[in-house]
Amino acid sequence: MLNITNLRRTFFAGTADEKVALDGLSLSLGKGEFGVIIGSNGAGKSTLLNAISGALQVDEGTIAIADDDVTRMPVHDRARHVARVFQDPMKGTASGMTIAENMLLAELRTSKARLKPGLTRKRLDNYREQLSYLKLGLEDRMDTQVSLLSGGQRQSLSLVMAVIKEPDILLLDEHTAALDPRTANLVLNATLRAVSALKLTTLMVSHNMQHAVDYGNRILMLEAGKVKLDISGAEKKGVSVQSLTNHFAIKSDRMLLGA
Ligand SMILES: Nc1ncnc2c1ncn2[C@@H]1O[C@H](COP(=O)(O)OP(=O)(O)OP(=O)(O)O)[C@@H](O)[C@H]1O
Repeated sequence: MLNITNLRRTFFAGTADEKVALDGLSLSLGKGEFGVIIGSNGAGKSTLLNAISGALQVDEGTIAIADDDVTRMPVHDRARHVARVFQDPMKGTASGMTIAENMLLAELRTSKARLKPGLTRKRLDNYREQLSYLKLGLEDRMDTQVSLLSGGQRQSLSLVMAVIKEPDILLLDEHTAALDPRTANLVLNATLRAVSALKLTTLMVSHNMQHAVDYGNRILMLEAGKVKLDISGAEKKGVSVQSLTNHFAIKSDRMLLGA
């Protein structure tokens, strides 16, 4: 589903501030896989997501989604392949509109053809079904103004809005980092239900090692713009927070010692 080959991106090339953010990064993700991306600050996680979504052009390498080479495809054309949910729950939704109106907005925004606006019964039924995957009861509150929802409910709504057209790949950019731990778990569980109901291929960036252990079928650890660890299958089942944290510790200790 996602094939990334030899991605390179350098910021401020040729200057004293030169920073290699992606250093020949390659990665493949099969249909329906759920990869959790971890890595220390500056490892290249956001740059990778920006490159996949098209928000950032790469210097070298290729990105293919569902066998389509999207490397040079502008961000608006890529939107039919890629959906993204950001950290800020306020970003993905319009607070002055109802849940139903937000869903309509999302549908119209991501459709290629010009669709007739209007909350038809058929549309409302479809929105209710999509929202029901979250199991948060939002499907029974279609006329509620979004400003009245909690941060967690808003972020879950953002997720359903992002995937309304069933994208080839869903990018979750620390989408629970701004929420308190209880709400973060609630949103993550809602995310899992929506992802598995819609069989979405997903890449999630997280700084939370427990989430990396608990969620998804792959752990991809980035370091200095490359994939340093790729854990899946039986190895993923046996992985612990401690063993993941150790990979960070070794690097930080080395840095502290100036090695
Ligand atoms: N727009 C930019 N201009 C200059 N340098 C950048 C830019 N974006 C990222 N970088 C640099 O590229 C490197 C990778 O940054 P990136 O934001 O991808 O890391 P990250 O793994 O997402 O880190 P964090 O966990 O702190 O969010 C860093 O050294 C960063 O300073």
